[in-house]
Amino acid sequence: MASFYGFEPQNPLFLGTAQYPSPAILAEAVKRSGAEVVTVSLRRESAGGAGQAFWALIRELGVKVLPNTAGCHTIKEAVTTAQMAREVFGTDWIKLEVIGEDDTLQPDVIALVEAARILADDGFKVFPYTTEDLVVGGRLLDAGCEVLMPWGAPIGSGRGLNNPYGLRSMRQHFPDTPLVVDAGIGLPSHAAQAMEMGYDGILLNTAVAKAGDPAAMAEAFALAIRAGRQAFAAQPIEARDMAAPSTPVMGKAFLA
Ligand SMILES: CC(=O)[C@@H](O)[C@H](O)COP(=O)(O)O
Repeated sequence: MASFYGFEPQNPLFLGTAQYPSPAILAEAVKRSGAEVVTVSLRRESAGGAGQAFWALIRELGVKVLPNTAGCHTIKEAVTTAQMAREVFGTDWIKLEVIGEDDTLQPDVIALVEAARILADDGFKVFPYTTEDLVVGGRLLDAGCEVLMPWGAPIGSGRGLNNPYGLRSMRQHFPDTPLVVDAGIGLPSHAAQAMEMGYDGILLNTAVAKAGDPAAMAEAFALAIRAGRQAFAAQPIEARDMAAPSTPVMGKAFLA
């Protein structure tokens, strides 16, 4: 079981809390997912009365909160948002997003590394939303991050794992670092695929919040993550190009 800054969830699903049809459906989805961590945007919390009601709901669910800097485009914006989130949510955990480009919501990895360094030096436990770039991953670890969160695909796209090769390389390159695929997951099978590669967790939002039945989809993701993790631990066979008979040929009836 992976440890995220000392926290070892039974269920490594990090569930987003935005875009649900209603607070009641959000609550039901969190319950049925079995998620122990939810990610929350500071913007929502600061939205006056609605924000207070939302925060009360999250507290009632009894889950750990991972505030995020969603929507931040600069180092200054992300660092300030993280500092405010620490005050509001009473946690030093921060999911760090510094967006670099609006078509793909791709992280600005240069600004990300600098923001991660500032926040880690300030005592934050940083969960950086990054790409599958190995050099950037190394820089983030040097900056003080103990978890890396490469994207599966652009946020909200539901495309799944755009670059399985890159994600596999990342797993091999950082064997001892907790790795979470964050963003772009559309189906439970995408989550299972990442867990089968040996990833330690999945962060997703849109695929559950925008599903026809968010609570049922949340449960489907929990099942898929469990299946993928168990499959990885069970050491899957290597894929091969040629057939290998699965039925023994010994003792086969032989006609001369
Ligand atoms: C909620 C959050 O943190 C998002 O920015 C995150 O990256 C999830 O992405 P999806 O909505 O594609 O699952």
